Amino acid sequence: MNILVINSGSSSLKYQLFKMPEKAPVCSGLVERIGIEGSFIKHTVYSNGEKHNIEESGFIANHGEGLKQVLALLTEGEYAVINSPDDIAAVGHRVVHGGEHFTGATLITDEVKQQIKKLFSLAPLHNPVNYKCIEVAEQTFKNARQIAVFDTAFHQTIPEQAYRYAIPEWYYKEHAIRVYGFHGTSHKYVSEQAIKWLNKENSKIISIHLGNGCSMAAIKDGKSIDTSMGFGPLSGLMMGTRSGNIDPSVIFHLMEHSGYTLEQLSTLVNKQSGLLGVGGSSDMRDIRKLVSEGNAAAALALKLYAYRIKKFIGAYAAILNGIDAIIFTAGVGENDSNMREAVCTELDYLSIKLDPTQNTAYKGEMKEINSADSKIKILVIPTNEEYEIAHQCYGL
Ligand SMILES: Nc1ncnc2c1ncn2[C@@H]1O[C@H](COP(=O)(O)OP(=O)(O)O)[C@@H](O)[C@H]1O
Ligand SMILES: CC(=O)OP(=O)(O)O
Ligand SMILES: [Mg+2]
Repeated sequence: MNILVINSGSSSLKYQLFKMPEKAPVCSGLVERIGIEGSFIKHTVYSNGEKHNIEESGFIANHGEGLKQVLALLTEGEYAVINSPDDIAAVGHRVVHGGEHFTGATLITDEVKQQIKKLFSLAPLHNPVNYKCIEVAEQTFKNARQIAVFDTAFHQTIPEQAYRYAIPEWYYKEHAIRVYGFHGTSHKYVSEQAIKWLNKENSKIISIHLGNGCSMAAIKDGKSIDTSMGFGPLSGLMMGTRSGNIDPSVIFHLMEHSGYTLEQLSTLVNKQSGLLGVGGSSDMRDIRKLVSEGNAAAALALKLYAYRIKKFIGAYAAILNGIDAIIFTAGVGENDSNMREAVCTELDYLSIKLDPTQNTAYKGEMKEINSADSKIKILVIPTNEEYEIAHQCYGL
């Protein structure tokens, strides 16, 4: 059985086709820098122990357009992997916001689609794109089951003291205003890898997912007990274009004194802030380049970015009452050794000590990068949301 997984993030679209139950990847790839200059697709086909790489570049305006190009790669040309759309039994979709409705992999019906649509305003960079990808997949793979796996599901174990906001209960009961948390599929996948690595029955783990969206999770005995994103994927860490934590007074002030509309404010904190707002680009690679050219704003953006992560490590060390391991994952977490070093500097009070040689030696496979005398393991673990989604879809 073939399961195609579509993982649309805010700046990228990742996909993998798995042969199940072997869990063998048939092809995988990613569309990056969607909507900004320099978009590209990297497509890899696996056959007979060999890899064939195909790269395409050219501006890709949105996720729907990106997905159509990916579907052409699957079905056309020398390295086509399927003969017809009917060769796909199920399409697994990452859906970012599931609200209170969804806790596990869910067969997509018209009703489920309506629920995903209702949550557009809470995850404006994601749910509309996830919805679009479902529609394109439904049109292309007419006989496949469409299945949603929600980012929010893994965080359903967060206790009330952490998921409730300190506002009257009515807002929780009537409007379901609470912390949901995101990147759950990634935090779940990497923390399970870490638990196996630690080989320890009771574990206290801090998972740091640094992609275009960034979040951290405190994970005790394999269960999420707190996370930095909240009602929507906007709070907590500084991100590519999102502000992360900001005092709501700033919003009131801009409304009252500068006449900002709801839409302008949403655009400001979702699309114009973070690395882009402070440092001039939403993409960490661009920020690094700007810094190397002496750009002071980009250098400040890096400081803010690392500082926030450090602050959450402290907070999570406290609520977990100890740490066994911290995990770096996703685009920045896996690829930017300088950021890992900036975060781990001067954390020796917590006995988090990085080994600079191990840190720069990471080559895409799970690796321990702490020094020998560090009490806490520092792990870089490549996330694989697609694998986890395929696994859950197959289970369903
Ligand atoms: N080699 C690299 N060095 C530094 N940052 C990188 C590198 N490769 C990717 N990134 C960063 O990773 C981020 C994208 O992460 P990713 O997990 O793919 O995002 P998302 O899934 O949220 O769209 C971008 O900021 C990008 O610049
Ligand atoms: C939830 C979220 O921010 O996802 P991404 O990092 O893929 O944009
Ligand atoms: Mg992502």
